[in-house]
Amino acid sequence: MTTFKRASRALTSKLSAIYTCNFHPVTSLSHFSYTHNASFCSRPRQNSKEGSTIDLNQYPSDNIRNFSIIAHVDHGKSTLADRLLELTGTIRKGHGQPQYLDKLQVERERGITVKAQTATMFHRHKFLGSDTDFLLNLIDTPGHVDFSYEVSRSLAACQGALLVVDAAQGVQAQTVANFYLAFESNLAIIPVINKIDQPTADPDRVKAQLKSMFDLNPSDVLLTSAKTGLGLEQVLPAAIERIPPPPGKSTSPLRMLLLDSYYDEYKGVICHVAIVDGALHKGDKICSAATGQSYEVSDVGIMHPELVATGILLTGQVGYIVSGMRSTKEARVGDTLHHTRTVIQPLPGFKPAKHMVFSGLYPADGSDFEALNHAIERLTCNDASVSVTKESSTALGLGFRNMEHTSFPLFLQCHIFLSTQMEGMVQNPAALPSNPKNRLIACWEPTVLATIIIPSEYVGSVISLCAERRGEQLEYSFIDSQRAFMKYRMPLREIVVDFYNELKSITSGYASFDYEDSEYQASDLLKLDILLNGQPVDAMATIVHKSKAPRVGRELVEKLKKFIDRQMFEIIIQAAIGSKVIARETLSAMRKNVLAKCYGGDVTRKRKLLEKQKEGKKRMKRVGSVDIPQEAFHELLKVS
Ligand SMILES: Nc1nc2c(ncn2[C@@H]2O[C@H](COP(=O)(O)OP(=O)(O)OP(=O)(O)O)[C@@H](O)[C@H]2O)c(=O)[nH]1
Repeated sequence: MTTFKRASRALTSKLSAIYTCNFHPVTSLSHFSYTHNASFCSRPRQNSKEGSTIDLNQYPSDNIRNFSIIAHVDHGKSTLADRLLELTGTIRKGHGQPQYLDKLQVERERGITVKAQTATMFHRHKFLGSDTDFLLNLIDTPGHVDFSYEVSRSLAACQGALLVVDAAQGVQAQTVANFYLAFESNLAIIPVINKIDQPTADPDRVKAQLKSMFDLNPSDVLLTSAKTGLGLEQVLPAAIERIPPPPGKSTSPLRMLLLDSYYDEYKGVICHVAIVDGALHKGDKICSAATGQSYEVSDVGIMHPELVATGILLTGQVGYIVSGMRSTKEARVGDTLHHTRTVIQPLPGFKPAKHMVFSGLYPADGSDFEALNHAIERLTCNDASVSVTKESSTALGLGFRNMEHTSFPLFLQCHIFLSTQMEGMVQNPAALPSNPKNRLIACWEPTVLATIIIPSEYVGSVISLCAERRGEQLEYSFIDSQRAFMKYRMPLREIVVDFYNELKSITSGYASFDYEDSEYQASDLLKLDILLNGQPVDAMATIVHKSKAPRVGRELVEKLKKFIDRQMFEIIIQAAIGSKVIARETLSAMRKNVLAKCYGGDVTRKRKLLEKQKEGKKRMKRVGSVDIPQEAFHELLKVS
């Protein structure tokens, strides 16, 4: 049975909104700033409209097409978006800025798309026998595994999607995930095989994969090279002819869907919106269905691709509004905005991004806390999905917890049930009882559904890796004679640390991987304490699966021994579960030669000096504290 058919059956049980966690450090906080660069402003050409003279009244819904470009990472979405912007004269050809819509600094540095971006284009096309002007909204989405929540949000504003697949690599894990997101949103899907200029391109093989995986008709597939321009002229006509216009009613009261928001130093909060019904004019008073808060629209326009004021947005159009919101926290993604004094049925919106990974971030040098605080405030202003609480740790000083975009996933939330009849969600291992009286009697941990696509020769090693990570195989089939498709349920904690790197390394980089969050499952989880000279160090406690406790305990104490400097007294490093020590290392004391100046002679004097030294060491052990370098904490996080 094809994957497509299997998925069609499963459609009744809706996929939960994907919120993906940040497995790979992608950015430093200071890089999360928009870099609107004036030198790349659009300069309209033949097909485009001059910013100030754009009259959106010319574009009723029938002349509007809203579509996304979705694909696996690096299959050429952003390059294709660039070419389409050039083709419609929205940006100058050879504007010197590859991946124009990748505006974040991190996107430009890493060559990946993180935030979905929208651009409005104008294009004339012979439609139903006559030349017609169309308004096209193109939404470039991230393909990277960490950002698929952005994809699902973008699709809500679209009626169609270009599914781009690399002609040499073929269908990959995020191709599958993105296809289902689009398919479930009932979008018209236009398959595009890109990079056909590559010597290893095999479009026929990829067409066959699209047919067997998704039941997409080979004759509907467009063949393009976003690099050389080959085949690009078919893309916009196909979008206009195959994608339906937005379905909203222009005569109904205004309902607009809030898609995204960011903070601009000069304008304040800028919201990206899709007008589902009705029309919005500059000066209108609007209201949030979620909070009841009212605002006055001081600016409204389109992204062309920079902000161009139009004074109006009509049914089916996608654009921006400025309405005096003070922070992006007020701009709830998925909220319905409507005119004050009208009663409307709010749009379904999106499921809120689920907090799946809880992280801690502490500056190595405590005096940097204020700078970190400032950077985090800017980040939370720009990205409403990040929530933060300040925290003070005895070992690490002042810091933050509960961030979603940090580099070090520390603790995952798990659900516990105690013999004292207490029940709750736990994020911090320190909150788990070590005390046998408060015995943990049940524990549930979050899981993910992982999709893995690999060349057939790596099947054995990938199965071993997944088994070692406590994966349960749900599906195993072949896409074609060369590539296997596998689906696993895996505990989230097992893939957070290094799973993707290990998968890449055992498959020589050929594996592709995607995941979506799934339910909690009962699990034998234990709290593993780290003790230094018998004292538990809260910040080092961790939650481990029973089967892994001995290995993790051993690795942790060995790592700590390497990172803690020898001190004037012996340090005993232990890993323990409850009162049972499961691993131990001893860091011997630095021995000061107190007899160095004592030449020859008096044995009693020597003995006295040694006794005094022993006393001093005892005192230091008792009153002194063990210095633990920051690297030790960072290294501990890598042990899973
Ligand atoms: N040979 C060839 N290379 C291409 C083509 N299209 C894109 N590329 C290259 O493929 C790489 C990835 O292109 P992007 O457009 O950044 O891919 P993407 O899908 O947007 O990637 P993410 O935004 O990270 O998901 C870049 O080096 C492009 O120059 C093509 O048609 N032919």
